Amino acid sequence: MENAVSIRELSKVFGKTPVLKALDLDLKKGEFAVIFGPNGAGKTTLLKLISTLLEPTGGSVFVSGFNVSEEPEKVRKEVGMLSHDSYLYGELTARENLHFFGKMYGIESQELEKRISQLLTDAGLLTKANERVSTFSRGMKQRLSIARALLHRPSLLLLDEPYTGLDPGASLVFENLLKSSEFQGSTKLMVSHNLERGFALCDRLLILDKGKFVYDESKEDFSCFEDFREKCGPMLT
Ligand SMILES: Nc1ncnc2c1ncn2[C@@H]1O[C@H](COP(=O)(O)OP(=O)(O)OP(=O)(O)O)[C@@H](O)[C@H]1O
Repeated sequence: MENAVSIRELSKVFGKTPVLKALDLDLKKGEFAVIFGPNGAGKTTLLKLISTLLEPTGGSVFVSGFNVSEEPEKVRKEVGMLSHDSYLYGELTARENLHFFGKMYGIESQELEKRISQLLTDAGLLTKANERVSTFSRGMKQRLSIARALLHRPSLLLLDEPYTGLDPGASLVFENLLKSSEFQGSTKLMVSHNLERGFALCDRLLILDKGKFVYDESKEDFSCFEDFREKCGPMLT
């Protein structure tokens, strides 16, 4: 079976600084992997390369068999990215924002209207659908950006510190959507500094340090979280 993500010899240099160094990574379809690592290790850079927000300096990244450098539009249809950036337009209403992104993903009109209403309901924003996003509280914007990331039913979810800055309500919306049948089969790659939460959610644990993977194990290899923390905690300081 084709991998959800296939990365070979991936490198990224900013100016003269090498940030990612000949990385290899395969993610199987449906896998939930979490990447831990110290500040500046290159975690966000890796997610941006997979999502086509950045161009590799060398090597290759394939998402569902599509090369990110050669077929970025096809890759974008596969990927839903949730990060600190909300990627929302303040001057548009919540519904207009989702409509804009839905059209960009090529979702057919009737299906899109149904999808938008469903996600606004799931996010608890249906009564605010026609209000401008610039008038939204931070929590409301967070909920809407979750809806935006999931709008096109991506097969690959890239989650960059998804809980940072999420209020309890938005965290619940996020967890419920992640657990929903719709996303149970999707592949998930999460970056996190929260060891306990990351461990609880994932089935594979990776550690990135100075642009290289220094650790890659299945969660099954650990009897419990404390076991993992004892073995890997020291690598993360
Ligand atoms: N656009 C950019 N231009 C120049 N340098 C950059 C750029 N983006 C990231 N970097 C540098 O690349 C390195 C890795 O950054 P990155 O954000 O990927 O790390 P990270 O592992 O996600 O860190 P953190 O855990 O602190 O979020 C850092 O030294 C950062 O300053």
